[in-house]
Amino acid sequence: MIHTRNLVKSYRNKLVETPALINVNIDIGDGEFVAIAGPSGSGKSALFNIMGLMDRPDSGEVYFNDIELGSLSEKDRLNLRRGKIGYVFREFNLIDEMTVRENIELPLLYLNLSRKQRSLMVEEALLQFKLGHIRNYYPQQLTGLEQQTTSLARASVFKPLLVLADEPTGDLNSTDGSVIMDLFSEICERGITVVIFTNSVQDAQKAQRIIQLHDGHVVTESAQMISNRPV
Ligand SMILES: Nc1ncnc2c1ncn2[C@@H]1O[C@H](COP(=O)(O)OP(=O)(O)OP(=O)(O)O)[C@@H](O)[C@H]1O
Repeated sequence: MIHTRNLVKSYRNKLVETPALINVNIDIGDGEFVAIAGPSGSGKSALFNIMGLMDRPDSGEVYFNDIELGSLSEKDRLNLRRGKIGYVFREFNLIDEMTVRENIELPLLYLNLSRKQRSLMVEEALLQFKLGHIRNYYPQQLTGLEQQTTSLARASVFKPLLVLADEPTGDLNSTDGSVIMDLFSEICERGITVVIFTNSVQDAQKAQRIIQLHDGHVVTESAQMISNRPV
C-alpha cells in the first residue's frame, strides 16, 4: 500500500538546517493497522505530511499502491488526497459552522456523488460511529471524544484506501483516547489501512505493528501480540 525509499527531509532557514527524516524506509501493507511512534522531534509530523501528500521530501520516493508520488501532477495529488486518503488531526479540525452531519458529509462534496448517495453514506457513518443522536449539534456543543469520533467518521465516510492520523489522542484523556484507538481498529477491520503517528506507548500498543522513529531514523519495528490483530 505505502512504501518509502530513502526518504530525506530537512527544514532550513537562513542560519540552520534541521534534519527531520534521514533515509527512512517503511513498508505498510494493505489492511494493516500500523503505529509510527517516537518522541517529540523524531520526525513523525514530517513523515505524516509527506505520506499524506501535504509536503514533498528533499529526496527519496514514496509509493502509494505502486504509484510514485513525486511523479504525479498537482491535480493527481489532489485527487488522491480527496478520494483515497482520510485524515485525522490532533485538534479535530472540524468546521465550527457545520453540524456533525455536515462535517461528515464534507469530503463527499468533492466526489462525484448524488445527494442521495451522499445521504446514504452519511447515515451509514452516523450509525457506525453511534453519532445519530448528536447529528445536528455543532462542534462547540460536543465533548472532545465526540469531536474526534466525528472526525474519524469524516475521515472514513468515503471508504478511503488509507486513513492517516497525526497524534489523534493528544487532546484527549487516556480513557477517551483508548475509545478512539478502538475505533481505528474497527475502521481497519472494515478493510481500510490505518497509520497513526503517536508519542503515546499506550496508543501504539493498540496497533498491529509499531515502527519506531528516533531523530529522523527508523530504529525498530515490532509486531504486536496476535490478540491485537483484527479478526
Ligand atoms: N517548520 C520547521 N522548521 C524548522 N524545523 C522544523 C520544522 N518542522 C519540524 N522541524 C524540526 O524537524 C524535526 C522533526 O520534527 P517533527 O515535527 O516532524 O517531529 P515530531 O516527531 O512530529 O514531533 P512532535 O511530536 O513534537 O510533533 C525536529 O527537529 C523539528 O524541530
